[in-house]
Amino acid sequence: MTFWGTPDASGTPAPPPVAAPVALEARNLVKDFRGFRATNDVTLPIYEGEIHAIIGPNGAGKTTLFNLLSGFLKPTGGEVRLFGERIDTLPPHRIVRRGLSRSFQISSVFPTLTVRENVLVALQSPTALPGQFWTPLSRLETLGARADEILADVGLGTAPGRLAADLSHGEKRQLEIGISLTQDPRVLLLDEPTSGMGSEGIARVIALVRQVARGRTVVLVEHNMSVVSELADRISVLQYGSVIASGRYDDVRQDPRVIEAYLGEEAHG
Ligand SMILES: Nc1ncnc2c1ncn2[C@@H]1O[C@H](COP(=O)(O)OP(=O)(O)OP(=O)(O)O)[C@@H](O)[C@H]1O
Repeated sequence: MTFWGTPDASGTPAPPPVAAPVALEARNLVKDFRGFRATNDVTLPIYEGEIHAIIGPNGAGKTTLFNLLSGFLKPTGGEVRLFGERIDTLPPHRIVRRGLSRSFQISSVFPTLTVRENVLVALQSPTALPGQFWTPLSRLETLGARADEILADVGLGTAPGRLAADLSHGEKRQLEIGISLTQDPRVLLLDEPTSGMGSEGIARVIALVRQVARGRTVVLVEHNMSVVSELADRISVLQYGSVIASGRYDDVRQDPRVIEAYLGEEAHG
């Protein structure tokens, strides 16, 4: 991969990030899988209101970190804090109630329901997780206005009656983001929101993420560097489970360790 260009010869140090309260924080986070360390002492503050991208070569530990931050994996060591409170000890649905929602790479959409029904189901669920609905759809209509608002926000306002199965890949991702928004999260974690999309879909998702990021903190795992450069206020680069650089895109891309990590991937990939 060649996104990183050459280091700035001037070596001008980056200014510190704007001081804002920390929304989500990893503290000395460790995750071992049968002796293999996938997350290695990660300390990472995510500031309130920022869009923060987690990037890194294949197998660097991005998904593992994402799952740790959202409570879908329990750490071997260290802590995750949301607005100062520890959440790594809580089950995922309680983390959602505290204001953190995530999207899923494996689709959380019910294919046999309509777009609107999918949002209604998620609205009545305490977690917006797949497979957790028990209220008859007819009783969910009280939530209809909110569902319509969310669908309009994610650009699906004109498709409420379509079956989710009939949506394009990009539209499904839009619906998944809509489903995450049903919990009105203060912190939204997006797992590769543009994966498998063409340029048109990518442009739509960029606009959508910008919109849903208003008044929220967004953390995304993303492979597409042009998406990262357009969206992210700050980025963190993972390699072998460790954060090797964190800061503004333009500064981090000039970090020699980051260039080396990506060049290494190019050489071996
Ligand atoms: N459940 C698991 N059991 C054993 N090893 C795992 C498990 N999950 C992840 N790993 C290993 O941890 C390392 C990091 O994986 P992870 O999926 O977090 O990386 P990634 O940066 O998201 O990769 P990619 O960019 O390819 O999606 C990999 O070597 C992977 O094989």
